[in-house]
Amino acid sequence: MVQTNNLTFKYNNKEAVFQFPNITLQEQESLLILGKSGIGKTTLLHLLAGLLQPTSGSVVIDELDINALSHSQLDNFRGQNIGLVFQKSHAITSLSVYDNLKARLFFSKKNINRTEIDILLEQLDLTNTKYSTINELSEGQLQRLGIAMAVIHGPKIILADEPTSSLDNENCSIVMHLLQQQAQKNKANLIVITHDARITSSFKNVLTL
Ligand SMILES: Nc1ncnc2c1ncn2[C@@H]1O[C@H](COP(=O)(O)OP(=O)(O)OP(=O)(O)O)[C@@H](O)[C@H]1O
Repeated sequence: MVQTNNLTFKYNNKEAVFQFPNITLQEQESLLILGKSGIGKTTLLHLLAGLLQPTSGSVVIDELDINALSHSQLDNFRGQNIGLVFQKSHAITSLSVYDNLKARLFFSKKNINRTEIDILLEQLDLTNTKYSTINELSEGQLQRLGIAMAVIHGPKIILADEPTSSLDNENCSIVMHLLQQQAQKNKANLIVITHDARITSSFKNVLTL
């Protein structure tokens, strides 16, 4: 369950104060967050991930106020419970696809289960790239690896920042389907921010900032 209470945020070097509407998501519920450029979508996503500390208000995940955690507790919590899908790949370029996934599990302090990695690679159509290095991957394969890296550790929440905006229609549908499939498999909340109107119909809950 994800809940935000009266969240506000101000960047140190800026005057603007962002005030975000409250969000309440029950287990496995998904949310699409829309809004024009600069309105604060990525800022909200980073608050939900605990990457930014709110100026006031709180983010509560499974009854835990993540803003009350120390830095190291929050790092630990994020590593184990949050999966972030970025627009650009955050994979380590000198490692293979397989070793990137193993590294992700290592940093999450999760056991490395080779069968689970193989199943995920199969689901994301990445089996043939298992031993490829990152610079050998196509854009679509990189995008799918981003999803694999975000879900391999079984997070409670999957947060995706503009996962489809650079994709053509076919890959847009594929990526949305994979995100929803992985959220369902992990019984996770899926929160996607975008200004890509094509994916609005994939969500029951839509919040426009
Ligand atoms: N690290 C930062 N320091 C100072 N200001 C920032 C920082 N990050 C973002 N901002 C500012 O905060 C505002 C909101 O940015 P944010 O990236 O959250 O918007 P967004 O809705 O995701 O935009 P877009 O759709 O263009 O990605 C913008 O005016 C941006 O310049």
